[in-house]
Parts: sequence; structure tokens; C-alpha cells
Amino acid sequence: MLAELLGGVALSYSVWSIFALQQNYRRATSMGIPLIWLPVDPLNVPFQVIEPHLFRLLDLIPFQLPPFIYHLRRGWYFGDKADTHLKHGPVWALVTPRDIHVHLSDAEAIHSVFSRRGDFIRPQKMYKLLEVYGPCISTADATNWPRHRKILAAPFNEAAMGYVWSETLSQTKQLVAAWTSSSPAGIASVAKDTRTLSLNVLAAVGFRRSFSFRTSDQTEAEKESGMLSYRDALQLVLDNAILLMLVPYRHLVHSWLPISLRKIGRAVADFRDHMAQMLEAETKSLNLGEKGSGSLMTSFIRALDVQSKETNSTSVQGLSVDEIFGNTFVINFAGHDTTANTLAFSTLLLAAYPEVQEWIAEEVQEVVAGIPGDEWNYAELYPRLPRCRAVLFETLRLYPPIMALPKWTNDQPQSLRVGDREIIIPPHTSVQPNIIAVQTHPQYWPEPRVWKPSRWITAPTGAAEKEEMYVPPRDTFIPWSDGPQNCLGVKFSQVEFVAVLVRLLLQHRLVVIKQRSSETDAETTARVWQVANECDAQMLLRMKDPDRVKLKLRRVE
Ligand code: HEM
Repeated sequence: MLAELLGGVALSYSVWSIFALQQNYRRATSMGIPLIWLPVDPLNVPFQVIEPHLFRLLDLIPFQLPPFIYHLRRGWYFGDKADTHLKHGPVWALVTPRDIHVHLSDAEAIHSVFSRRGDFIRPQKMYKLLEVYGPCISTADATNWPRHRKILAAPFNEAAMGYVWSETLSQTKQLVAAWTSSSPAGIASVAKDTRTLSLNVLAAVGFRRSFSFRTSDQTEAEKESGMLSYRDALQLVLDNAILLMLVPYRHLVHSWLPISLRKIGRAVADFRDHMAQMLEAETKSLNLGEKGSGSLMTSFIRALDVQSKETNSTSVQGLSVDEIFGNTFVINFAGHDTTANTLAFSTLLLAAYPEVQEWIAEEVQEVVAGIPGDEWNYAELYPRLPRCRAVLFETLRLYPPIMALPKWTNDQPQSLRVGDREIIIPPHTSVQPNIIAVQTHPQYWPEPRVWKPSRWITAPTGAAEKEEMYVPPRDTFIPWSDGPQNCLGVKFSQVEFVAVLVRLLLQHRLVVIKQRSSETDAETTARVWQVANECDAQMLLRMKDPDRVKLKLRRVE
């Protein structure tokens, strides 16, 4: 009986799929671009659940599978780079029973999509899952997004960047101390340590919660007033973000649940309590006419104030308490693993290429020469470190945390110029600027697959200080997106990254621990390269197993 029922469901689903696929294919044909059909949509949730298991089986099949299988694998963008665009051109589409997904690698067409916010909209329904604590900038509709953006952007100013700089230097100093005293087997986990560093910087800068650095082997949870500390609660929340996006946290506190799930539920509740306490303390301080802590929270509460003062106004101007909580979470979510993963990729690559470390150290030594560490001034030093920024840019070019951005046409057909053609994209169609493709396209980048930070420095003069950053053609480098809805943390992540490199490489070098004494330098480099390029994409691009490479930090005189 059950088998018959399941068979019936499968048959109905197949019939519907064939019918819907045919309809979408007909709609897509009107664009006159190359089309690749898929039997199931990559965004189909049940498919997403079975996808990793399915591919574990498919990978065992010894003969060639039909070509469409390739685009069903999650994170296919990373291995593909610009290959599908080189085969089919700057615009092509995947057609599925559910939708049409247009992919773009033409920089000018991408620019047009980013600039026309009302024509190519952010699919806010897809982002709804981010509302763990409340509505936020990423889920706001077209009317509300400018209000969120204005309030959130205000505190990302130069004063805050100075704080990012000094806090990162202090965190990295502690990281260097921990790494130089690691066991002969090497640093336990570079990737976990860069996550800790990134979280500590966010907590301090965003929310004035300062924590000392601790390595991945120091696992004991800290308590604050009987709750998990701000950092531990947030870490657990972010580590389990995908689960929390699927299961509301109020369902994770029941006593009959396994302790591991209840712990997550507790952490979410504790983090909410921390936010409520911060809100109360900041409100009190502002009501007393004080300046507040100067954190993001201070800024948000000022916005809350605007709203309550304007009760006669019909239009909402500030943020509600739920929106403050929602945005606090989303800033942590958006700023944590993006930066941490980029630091992890760069650390491994720098270790694999000692000559790049020397190149960076040369710049750092020239710039900070004779200035004591506690007087390294952000405004003076940061602009004079283009080589450090070059390492960040080159890493993001090859390893962008978000590989393609989902945009959607509104309820009207949209015309888009791609090269010398004008195409008409049907309403409600997914249009994806293919970030990794445009950043690795040989039309824009020579030796596109080579990690070469020096490509970002123009007219090297030999004197590191006189060098300038290369500015690539518009929208050929877009890891932070572009246009009005670009990343709010662009400068934040750049300042943090540069400060890490300055502190790390001024007097130390990263060294890969050889697997055997006969391993040559070329073999070591190839091994690290392989680990850095075995990636998966859960929500963001990340290395599958970075700890397979063991590093140590050596002091140089
Ligand atoms: C290397 C580091 C980073 C990368 C590559 C990155 C990338 C991106 C991208 C591609 C978007 C656009 C997403 C979309 O349109 O769907 C975005 C948005 C955003 N990012 Fe970042 N990000 C980074 C670091 C940060 C940091 C450090 C923060 C905050 C401290 C941050 C906060 C945000 C916020 C709030 C948005 C939403 C902006 C809006 O909707 O108006 N990001 N980021």
C-alpha cells in the first residue's frame, strides 16, 4: 500500500516536472541564449537535503554521466570558474521545472543588474531564513530596505575602522603568541583560530564586548551572570545557523530533546538576553545624556529613539526592538565566516608561497619601521599597505565566499544589454551575476587560475611605499557585490585583514610542516594548493578540511 502510494507520488511529481520543465523551456527560448535543462531545481529543499548523499553514490559510477548532472552539484561554480561561460558565452541559463536561472559573466551586464535595484530585485523570500531573531536588512522589502540600510551604514565610519584596526592588532598579537608556542605537531587548527579572531573583532567593534584570544584547543565555555558568555553564545548560534534557520529556536528547549540540541536552544536564548541587556544599558546611558558605548548597538538605539519620538508620523523611520535584534544577528552572520574563511585561505596560501610572505614583510617593515607597536596609527599606516590588501583581493578573486548572487526580475520583462545584444528576460526569472566566473574569466584576467597577489600592484617601483593598487575594469572584481545593495562591511573586512597581516608577518613567517623529510618544496606547495582547492559551499565557500595542512609560526630576526 505504502509502496503504491509512494509510486503514485513519484509518478505525479515526474509528470508535473516534465510539463513544468517544458513550459519553462518555452519561456526561456524567447531569450535566444544557450539553455541547459535540469530535471530538478537546485533550490528544491528536499533535493538539497539528499544532494550530498546522491553525489557520494554518483561519484562511484565508473562511466560518464549526462552533462546536466554537473550543474546539479552544490557549489559547482567553484570547480567550473568561467568554463561554462567560455563554452556558452557571457549569458546562458539553467532551466528547471521550477525556474529559469540566467547566468552572467559580462561585466557591463552585471553592472546594469546591480545598478537597477528595482528591476533586478533581491529575492527576499530566499533570505527569510535569516530572521532568527527578527526582520533585518537582508529580508527587508524594497520599501523598507532603505530605512535599514541608512541606519546600519551610519556606524560603519572611519572612527569605527580605527577601532577595527586596533582591536585586530591586539587580537593578532595574542594569536601570534599562541601560535609561536604551539606544539611541534603544529598549530591545532588555523581555520578555527581565524574564526575566533574574526568573532572577537566583531564582538569588540560592533558591540563593545572585548574578549581575549583563545586557541581552538581551549574549549571551556565562559559564563556571564549564569548565562553563556556573549562570545560563546554567539559562536554556538553561528555554528548552528543553518539548523536555526530551519527550526525556530523556541522548539529547541524542550526537556525531551537530546542535550546537544537543548544546548543550542539555550545559546540562542542567552544571546537574545545579551542583546536585551545591551539594549537596556545603552538606552539608560543615552537617556542620561551620555554618549553610549559608541558601538553599533548605540547607533541602533538612537534609531529606536527617532521612531518613538515620531509617533505622529505615519512612516516608520527607525528600527523596532525586533529589527535591532534581527540586524545584530545578521551583521554577525554576514561579517563572521566571510572574513574568517578568507583569512584561512590566505594563511594557507601564504604558507605555501614563502616568497609572497617576504614580499609582504618587505612592505610591512618599510611602513612601520621605527614606530612602536602601540603607536601604529590606522589613518597613517593603513593606506600605505597596498601589498597586504593585494593578498586579500587576490584571495577573494579566486575564493569569493559568495560565488554567485541571486537577483530576480520583477513582475515585468527586463531588457538587458549583453555585449552587442539586447536580451529580454521574462518576469520572475532568476538572474545571477556569476562572481567567480567574471573574476576568473581570461577576457579580464591573465593567468586567471593562478594565485598571484602582485597582479594587484601597478608599476612596481621597487620601493614598496610608492606602489599603488591596480583598479580592474568596472565589475570584473565583485566579491562584496556592487551597487546600492553591496556589502556594508567592505572596508571593515579590508582593515581587519591588513591588520592581521601586519602583525603576523612583521617578525614571523608561516611554515608548512613537511609530511616526510624527503618532501620537496614543490611537493609541499602542491599539497597545500590541493587542500585549498578542495572546497564545498554550505552557505559560503570554504575548505573541506584545512587542518590536513599543519602550519607553524617561526620568528625571524
Ligand atoms: C571578506 C569579507 C566579506 C565579503 C566577501 C562579503 C560579501 C558580501 C556580499 C556579496 C554581500 C551582498 C549579499 C546579497 O546581495 O545578497 C554582502 C552584504 C552584506 N554584508 Fe558583507 N561581506 C564581507 C564582510 C562583511 C563584514 C565584516 C560585515 C559587517 C561587519 C558585513 C556585513 C554585510 C551586510 C550587513 C550586508 C547586507 C547589505 C545590504 O543588504 O544592504 N560583511 N556582503
